Amino acid sequence: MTKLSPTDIPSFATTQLALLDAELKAELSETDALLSSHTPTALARAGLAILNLNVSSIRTGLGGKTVVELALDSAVVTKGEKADIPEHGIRTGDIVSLQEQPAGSAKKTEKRELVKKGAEGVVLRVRRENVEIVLDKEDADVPSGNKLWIVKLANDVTYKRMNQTMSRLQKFQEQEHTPLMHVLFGQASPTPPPSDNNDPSSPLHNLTWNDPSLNNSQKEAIRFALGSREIACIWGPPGTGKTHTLIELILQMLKQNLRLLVCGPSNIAVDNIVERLASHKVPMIRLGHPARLLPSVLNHSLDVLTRTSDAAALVQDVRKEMDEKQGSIRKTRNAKERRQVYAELKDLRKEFRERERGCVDNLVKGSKVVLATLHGAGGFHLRNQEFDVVIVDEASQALEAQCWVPLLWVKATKLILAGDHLQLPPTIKSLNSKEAKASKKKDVKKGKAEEEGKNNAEPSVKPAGGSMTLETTLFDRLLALHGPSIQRMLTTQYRMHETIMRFPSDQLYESKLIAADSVKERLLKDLPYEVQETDDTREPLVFWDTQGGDFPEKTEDEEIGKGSSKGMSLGDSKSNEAEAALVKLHVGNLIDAGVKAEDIAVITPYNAQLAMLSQMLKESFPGIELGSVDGFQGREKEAVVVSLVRSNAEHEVGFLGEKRRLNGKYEPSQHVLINQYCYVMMAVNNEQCQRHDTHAAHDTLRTGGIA
Ligand SMILES: Nc1ncnc2c1ncn2[C@@H]1O[C@H](COP(=O)(O)OP(=O)(O)OP(=O)(O)O)[C@@H](O)[C@H]1O
Repeated sequence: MTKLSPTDIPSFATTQLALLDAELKAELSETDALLSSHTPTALARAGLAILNLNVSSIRTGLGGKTVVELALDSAVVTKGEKADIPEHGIRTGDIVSLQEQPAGSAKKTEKRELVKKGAEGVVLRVRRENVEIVLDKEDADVPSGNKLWIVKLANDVTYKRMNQTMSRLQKFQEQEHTPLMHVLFGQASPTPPPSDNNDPSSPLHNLTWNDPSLNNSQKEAIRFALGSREIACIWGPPGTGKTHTLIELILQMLKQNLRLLVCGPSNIAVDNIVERLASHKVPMIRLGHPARLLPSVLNHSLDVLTRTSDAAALVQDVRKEMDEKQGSIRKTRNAKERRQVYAELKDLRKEFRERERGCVDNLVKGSKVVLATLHGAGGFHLRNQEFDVVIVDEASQALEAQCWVPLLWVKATKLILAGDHLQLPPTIKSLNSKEAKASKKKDVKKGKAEEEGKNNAEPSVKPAGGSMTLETTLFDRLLALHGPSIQRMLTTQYRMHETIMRFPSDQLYESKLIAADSVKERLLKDLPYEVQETDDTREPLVFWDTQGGDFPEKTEDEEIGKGSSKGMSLGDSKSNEAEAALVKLHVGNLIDAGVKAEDIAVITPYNAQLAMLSQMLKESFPGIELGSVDGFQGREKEAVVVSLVRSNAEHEVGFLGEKRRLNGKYEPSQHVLINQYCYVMMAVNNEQCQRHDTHAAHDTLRTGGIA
């Protein structure tokens, strides 16, 4: 086992606070630079803003918050045409500012004034023809200008919570440290799992499985997690059923009458579990902003349960009265009357919240399973509540400080992490700052030195002190600290044809992955509906070589940045028009062969390419799904076309050079959709690599020669 290197908890927290501070600064300055150096039109073109909106309705939403519905201003809609909002990148759950739209002729100072007057909120729903926003401040005035626009803001809420958590950890007295904390900081080794773990008569070997289809690696991971005293890591490469395994684990723990807090870094990760637990009729509560929950999960959300419980009836009248008052504000021109209505609304909200709170407390205290995002677990509903186990899914996509939110604000004795440290870690913006790049260079040199003197090399992840970065997740740190004995790996994957699997398996998972029988030989031509056998449907993996001068990449800056002032540019986002045309051709071939558009996804790591592909494909192939950074979470598709975009004389591949990016995730929040049948890659630049030549293409990927 790796030698323990105990961590001094206060200095760990201090380092984390400094790292978080740098990260928040990087994030805020990026947004500030974007907003101050680009016109609303440029921001809209980059998908960060929507222009020319009007308020179409205002109502009281869950939790007594004001919901504003916005639609396109009729003046910008051509008569007889649909009032669809132009393509944009604003998604449910984003934080936005709703502002009066400055006239084109407005001076810079005037524009800034308008921005200051904006109201902040969370996007509740995005439809073709309108967008709904839940305003944050209860007394926020809805901007009343002629035309409005919304623009995406930095999300600093999670930082505030992480900061609060690390500050608390920094001040923790030694006597407050729990046995779990001692293990998490390497001051104690994990208690070895019961020696009877291998004993066939042990209760762990006589579990009654709810899911008879579990494979051996999944069963072993569950036994291990049940038998561990303080920590257990479940290592799940893509498609190996990590979440599937967690569901069975949760059911087994409930049989043991344990109380569980289940978290994940994103709402989608948590909702995924809620949806799957729901079919087992598990009584549970999902905490979180209703705007960010999947519709199918809302029935388990605290807000809805609060509305549908007995106490809810008491709240309805107050809600109705609030709606009427909201409506009357818009009709009132007189400032004094408006103030009066706001004051009345304030009182009503107070009453609303008090009633709501009473039933919330009862509901949460009575729940055996509570689910929330990591950040949401720090909310006041859970303060000091006792849980037997905290479970974190997608743990390798979470910052360590995020994982500490549930660990510090509730009382728990055991932690289970599920994740895959070989998929991309969370995106860290401060790593792109000059200082960070300089220190990264140093690390690279150091890394090389370590590589050369391999046997003496210390683990590159140290638990505290100078070498800690935000990129080091709790999952990484615990593995470096305690070694592989705290982990079990899931080895059978259920998503990919064997050929697609080979690249990640050989390159990252020591060739340990096994393709389940159900997927290992399946091809598009075998889909359960009529698909013709063609060159494209009988191959599980197709590479299109777009090498050479005909497929040049283009930097989006050339267009959007033109004429804009210095500072942050909207993007070094890239596009590749000829490649997009090739994607269209390939998708057309698949459709012609009979593959349904709904079964095809096109994904690309670059936003600019996504915009281009949307334009080219959406009309010709309705039903096809397109995704990039945050638009394509947790989906599975039968055929996935990956447009890699990069193609330049310098053979630069930018952020695609990161091996883990090709392994299933383009961004922390996004699952890559390696499909069961077909996986097509564009832009593999290699002279020997022809279409369908997977060996050469694999070699190209392996040597980093994508261009
Ligand atoms: N034992 C099993 N038998 C049959 N199908 C399974 C089994 N385990 C998992 N699957 C299927 O494999 C797919 C992947 O499962 P799941 O989403 O739980 O994996 P994951 O490892 O969490 O995925 P991701 O790569 O998205 O993190 C799902 O379609 C699931 O139903």
